[in-house]
Amino acid sequence: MRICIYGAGAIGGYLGVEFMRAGADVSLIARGAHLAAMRQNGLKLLIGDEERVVHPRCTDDPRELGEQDFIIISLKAHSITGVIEQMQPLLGPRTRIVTAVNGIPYWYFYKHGGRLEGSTLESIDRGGRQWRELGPERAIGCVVYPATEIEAPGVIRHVYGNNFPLGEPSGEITSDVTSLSELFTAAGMKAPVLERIRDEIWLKLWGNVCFNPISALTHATLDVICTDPATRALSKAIMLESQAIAESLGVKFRVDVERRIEGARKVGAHKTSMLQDLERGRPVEIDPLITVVQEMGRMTGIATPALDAVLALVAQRSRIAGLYDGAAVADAKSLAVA
Ligand SMILES: NC(=O)C1=CN([C@@H]2O[C@H](COP(=O)(O)OP(=O)(O)OC[C@H]3O[C@@H](n4cnc5c(N)ncnc54)[C@H](OP(=O)(O)O)[C@@H]3O)[C@@H](O)[C@H]2O)C=CC1
Ligand SMILES: CC(C)(CO)C(=O)C(=O)O
Repeated sequence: MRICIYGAGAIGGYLGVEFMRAGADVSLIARGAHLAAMRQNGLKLLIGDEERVVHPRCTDDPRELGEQDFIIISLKAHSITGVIEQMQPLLGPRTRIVTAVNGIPYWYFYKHGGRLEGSTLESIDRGGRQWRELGPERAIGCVVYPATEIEAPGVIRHVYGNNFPLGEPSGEITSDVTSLSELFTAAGMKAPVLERIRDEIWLKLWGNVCFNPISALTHATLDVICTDPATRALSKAIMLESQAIAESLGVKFRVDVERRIEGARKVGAHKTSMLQDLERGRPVEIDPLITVVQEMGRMTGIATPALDAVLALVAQRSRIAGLYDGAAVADAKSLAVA
């Protein structure tokens, strides 16, 4: 089984080390100083009080690798469209693409059923290029629950968690998704195969859609956002808008909003990835986490006033910092008069 991790940063690097230790045939795609360090010294994972070092096959040129059985995309979700062409040499007729990213993936309405079956999402997949050129039929959904970070080039720090729920868009339990789950398990992680992967995608996104932009705007950590009455209320308002959209699309939430907020509060003084990206001057993942929910609100006729306000602010904040040039601000103009 040939596996390629496309974007072997914090999450992909963690997977790469653990897959290699499990004896998998894995190649990593990375770039810049991080790739150079991996080539020179190997890839190091700091986990608990252990250091795990592997020497992976790694490159910035997918043409060196050829066709793969599984491509695990662990890029920031806004980077996927930019690598569609480079990804082509990795694709064979049976290659599966695992979207190990936060937010709504390009394949969301594939085998979804209902009136939106086959729809593409302009905010994350402009012109439907991911849908057409990667193919929704290749996709396997994945929710990323762990937290990890690149501590230095070639060095990944594991912060918490090892759960990566997986699922086919159709909900079928295929041999592909089962083998993938076995690989994660052999590598010491949890990867339950779910028949309703979209429910799990929304459960994770429920937090990202509100805590991430509020943290980027206020610089507050999760415990503070979830404790301060005003930011807690704002989070809840955005979550309820998002829940209405998701439920209108058939999603079932297995916890209620208060319990989800409490879960985030208990994570503690943690900076969300959006705040970390803003502080480090890295592009922020606004469209896959927030603009897309607004777009789905428009598709389902559900108003999102709290989300719209926070999105406008975080998009402007990030644009001014030179870290965002995505869909939100341009589209908000037409949305406002819609
Ligand atoms: N880290 C975490 O704790 C969590 C992350 N997630 C989600 O997982 C996904 C991945 O996040 P994360 O691992 O943190 O992101 P990272 O930025 O750490 O990893 C992505 C890596 O891909 C590299 N990359 C980008 N473009 C290319 C390219 N064209 N060719 C080769 N390499 C490329 C990046 O390099 P460069 O730095 O040069 O851009 C970076 O090293 C995101 O959707 C995130 O929201 C979800 C839960 C927790
Ligand atoms: C910490 C958490 C759960 C916040 O929603 C997250 O996923 C992120 O930072 O992107």
